[in-house]
Amino acid sequence: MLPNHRFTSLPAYAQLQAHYDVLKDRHLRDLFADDAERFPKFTRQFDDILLDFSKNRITDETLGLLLQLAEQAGLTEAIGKMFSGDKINRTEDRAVLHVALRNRANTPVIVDGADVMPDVNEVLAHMKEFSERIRSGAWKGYTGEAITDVVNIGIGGSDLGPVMVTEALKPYASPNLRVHFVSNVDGVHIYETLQTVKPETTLFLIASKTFTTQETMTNAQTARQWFLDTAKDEAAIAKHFAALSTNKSAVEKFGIDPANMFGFWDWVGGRYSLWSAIGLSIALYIGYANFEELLEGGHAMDVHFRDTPPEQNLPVLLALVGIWYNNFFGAQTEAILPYDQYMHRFAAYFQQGDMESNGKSVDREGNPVDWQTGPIIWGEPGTNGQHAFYQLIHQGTKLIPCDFLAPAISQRPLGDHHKILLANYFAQTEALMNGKTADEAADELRKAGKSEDEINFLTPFKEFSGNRPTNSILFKRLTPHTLGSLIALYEHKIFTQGIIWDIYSFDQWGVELGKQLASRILPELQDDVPVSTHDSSTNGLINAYKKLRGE
Ligand SMILES: O=P(O)(O)OC[C@H]1O[C@H](O)[C@@H](O)[C@@H](O)[C@@H]1O
Repeated sequence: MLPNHRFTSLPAYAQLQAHYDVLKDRHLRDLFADDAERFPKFTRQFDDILLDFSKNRITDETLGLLLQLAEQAGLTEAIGKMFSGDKINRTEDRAVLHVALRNRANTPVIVDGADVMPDVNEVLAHMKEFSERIRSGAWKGYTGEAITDVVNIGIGGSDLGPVMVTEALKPYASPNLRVHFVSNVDGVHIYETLQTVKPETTLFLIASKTFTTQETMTNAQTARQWFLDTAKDEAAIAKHFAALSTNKSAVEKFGIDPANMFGFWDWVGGRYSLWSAIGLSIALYIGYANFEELLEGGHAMDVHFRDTPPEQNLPVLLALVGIWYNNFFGAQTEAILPYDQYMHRFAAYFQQGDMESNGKSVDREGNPVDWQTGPIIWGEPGTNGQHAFYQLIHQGTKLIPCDFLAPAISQRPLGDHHKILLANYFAQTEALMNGKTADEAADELRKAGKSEDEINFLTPFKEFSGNRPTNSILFKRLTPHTLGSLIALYEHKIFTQGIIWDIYSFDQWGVELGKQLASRILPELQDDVPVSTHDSSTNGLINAYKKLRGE
């Protein structure tokens, strides 16, 4: 069990509050001017990943107090408990062991008295064997043809991770195998996907931890029917459907051959499951050896997180900086901005990872929190974001801490593209930090030949306050190993914040209510009789829908 505390009662909280009152008016420009050592002081290296957090509104004292906060919240003990298989997800009475899925050291991890590693290794061996047979063409479909297309049907954690990783690692993909992802229950999603594939050469992966999720089951049934419309023979299903799930009996009931089931366990959270059997589409797409590299990268970050003192620990530092803005500056959101087109789903992935984990409002004893918990996560790849929403980041009224991520070497070197991309990457954090003073803005206008009247009018619009904080994460190249480390970096950041905020990060009760109500409403949509069982808005909307569809 994790120890409890009230976040706002930790001694360091009050000290940070007092410290904030002093520091809040200081400008990053001045902090840099005052301390020539800021860059070496506030950068950390892990493998070939450099974290520069010097462009944050912190001093040595801030960092010292934030580190005390982490210590007072029992972070070190909590990390130990996660790694040792303690049931830290108490509301579901489960261990939290995505780290065991990528435990390349293969040291025993005990849950309920048994080592989970033999099971983990067995599923990995199955994934290896299966993916190699599919990729080599040795696996034949029901007409004797090799598989050319894989359709992963899953949603949430059974979709977002594989989508993000297969997009990010496209350069490692086999040209002979395409992957598709169907998540939305909107029939349009599966319809459009099925237009592009053939039953004879398609493998469907039904990815669902519970194997009960309505969207996934509906899409899976539609895929099954579409397949049988051509194949005619139910025996052919065994060659074209596999299941990635913890629910063996539901998989069997669906008609999937148990030999094609890839299992995982209740100690794998959906949003932390890309490292498990849920990653099969990744292994198929980039090959098992590359999938293993992804695991290696995750494991390397796990070891760093578990064994490195907090002041050198990248996930802990990212978490603390986030808390500084979230709980003291009142920042509501955080932007994740990868300067790498292949990482275009990275922010979307951590929208679930972070917001489903830390979007909680009761503490670990069940009391309402009176402090802010998880931030709103959003973002798009640079430079597209620059031409869309950066205006607000630079000159809006809201403080938006941003993470800027970029590889030093492009996966697709092409002329000057990467230098131009990185020039923007460096320029943005510099601009956000320094801003542009009124004098600088006026000077520029003067040089451009504007009259004094025009200068007076235009200056306030051309001024940038700056002092807007950023982290820069610069890495060598987006390899499977590095991506694995980057994902684990953010996972452990989320863990650290959850511990400090005294919330449970590994349940997700908040997604249940909408599901319950939808299942109550679905039968009401089957006929045209007006409904009156809801509030006037919901009744009105349902009845308007019934009218519209009937016209
Ligand atoms: O894999 P499953 O069981 O289909 O769940 C899919 C998703 O369902 C819910 O939205 C949540 O519980 C998510 O965390 C989960 O990832």
